[in-house]
Amino acid sequence: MSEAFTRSASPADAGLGLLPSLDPLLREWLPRQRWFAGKGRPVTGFSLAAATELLPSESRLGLHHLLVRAHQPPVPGAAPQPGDCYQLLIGAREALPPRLAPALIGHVEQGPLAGRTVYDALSDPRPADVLLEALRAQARIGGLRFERDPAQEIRPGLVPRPVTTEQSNSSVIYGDTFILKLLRRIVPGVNPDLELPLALAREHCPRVPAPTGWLRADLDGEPSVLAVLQPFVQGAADGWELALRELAKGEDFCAEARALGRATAEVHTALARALPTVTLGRAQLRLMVDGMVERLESAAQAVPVLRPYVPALRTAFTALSDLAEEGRTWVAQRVHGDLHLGQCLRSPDGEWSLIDFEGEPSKPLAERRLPQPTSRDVAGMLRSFDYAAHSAGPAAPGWAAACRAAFCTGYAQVSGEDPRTDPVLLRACETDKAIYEVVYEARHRPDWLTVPMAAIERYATPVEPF
Ligand SMILES: Nc1ncnc2c1ncn2[C@@H]1O[C@H](COP(=O)(O)OP(=O)(O)O)[C@@H](O)[C@H]1O
Ligand SMILES: O=P(O)(O)O[C@H]1O[C@H](CO)[C@@H](O[C@H]2O[C@H](CO)[C@@H](O)[C@H](O)[C@H]2O)[C@H](O)[C@H]1O
Repeated sequence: MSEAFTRSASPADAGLGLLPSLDPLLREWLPRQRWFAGKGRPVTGFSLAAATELLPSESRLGLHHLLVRAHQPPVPGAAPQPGDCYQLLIGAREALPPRLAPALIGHVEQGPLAGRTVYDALSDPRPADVLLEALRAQARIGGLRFERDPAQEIRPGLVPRPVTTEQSNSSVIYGDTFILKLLRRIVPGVNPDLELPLALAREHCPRVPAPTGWLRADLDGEPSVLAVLQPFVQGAADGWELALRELAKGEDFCAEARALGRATAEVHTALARALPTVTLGRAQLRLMVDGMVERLESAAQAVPVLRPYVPALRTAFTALSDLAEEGRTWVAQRVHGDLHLGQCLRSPDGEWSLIDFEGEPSKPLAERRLPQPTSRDVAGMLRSFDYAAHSAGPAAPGWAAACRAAFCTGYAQVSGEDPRTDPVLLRACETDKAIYEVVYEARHRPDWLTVPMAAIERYATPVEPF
């Protein structure tokens, strides 16, 4: 057992005095992080859900694992919520070496870390190593439970490096062998980001890296996932960068889109074997459609440019409930939930893997875990081809249409069902996705808002040819 695990203060002891001294620094730092979900509303205070000392404060490098609730005024019109809970890995040093400058949180004036500089420690190799070592040792430290698949070996001494590309959580790669995703906003309960890859591993589905290890702790009395370690797909490029590369060369992407359709169908087929499927009749469909309409209305509240399109967009959803009223039913199953080109990795030997089964992070966990028609994921990918084409300029709509068709063809080759044969469902799912994207972009990347808005404009016209 390494020195890191010899000392594990109780959460209450470890947190004593820590949070008040970090409070002014976190108020400034937290809202600037991409993964901070409460953008646009001030943070009025913090409370501690758990604190665990991973390396002693008084040593040269102190390391604290915190689950911190950020309190904010409620979203206008919404009921007050307990603050979102964030996972922080706080390093404390006398001074920060220049290579860690981007991770700076600030200089602590008082409390147990007075005089120390604190920083986001995941980008520092030593703290990252502490996490991997704890997973290897299946350590229990305070309330943190580091667990792993005993069938997979974690070699010691793998050199960590942080992932620097844009993401919703924070990841670190170990020696090109594993990647650890530290979830940032922690929601109590079963997390599909671990649940679904574990289920797919049980089905021996080769399209999804099988989880090697995971970190859990209780939050609000419920076991909750804090991090997932999985094999790193070496030398992989993601679908988004590959698509943009082909677009820049004026090349089509049909062969890859077809392969992506096949990979998606393989994952869906395995999920349908692994977890229950249900039939959506009139009542269940009405619930699903009500959800779509509610999301449209609340999106229009939040993003005013959407408002003129609300009545026309609503017809995509009512067309679906009309079919249900006529007696149509649909099969629903667990799906990826936020599938897009960036979630697809192509290894150098041309094989595609799907990652990031967290679902749309802004939705409640229970909703993300509901069985859905597979067209939800298909719609996500179709929207993604549109995003790629749009980012290449107005000359590319034919490129997106060809990718969409190729993806559906590949999907049908494996599943036996072509998503295009149910255009009303597909249209409703694409419209719902584009509305989600409008809110996502308005919140996180306002410069990108025109991309989903161009689709909204098209979906709001009576007929959009496939
Ligand atoms: N198993 C993997 N192999 C290689 N790269 C990966 C793997 N999992 C994730 N990545 C890389 O890390 C990035 C972030 O992972 P992702 O699960 O999408 O995180 P987030 O939920 O934070 O967006 C991905 O875009 C991808 O580039
Ligand atoms: O960070 P995640 O991968 O969990 O997903 C979120 O961020 C995505 C952007 O990084 C966002 O995807 C949207 O932009 C993509 C291009 O950057 C595009 O390919 C997708 O089709 C589009 O939805 C995703 O919606 C969001 O949940």
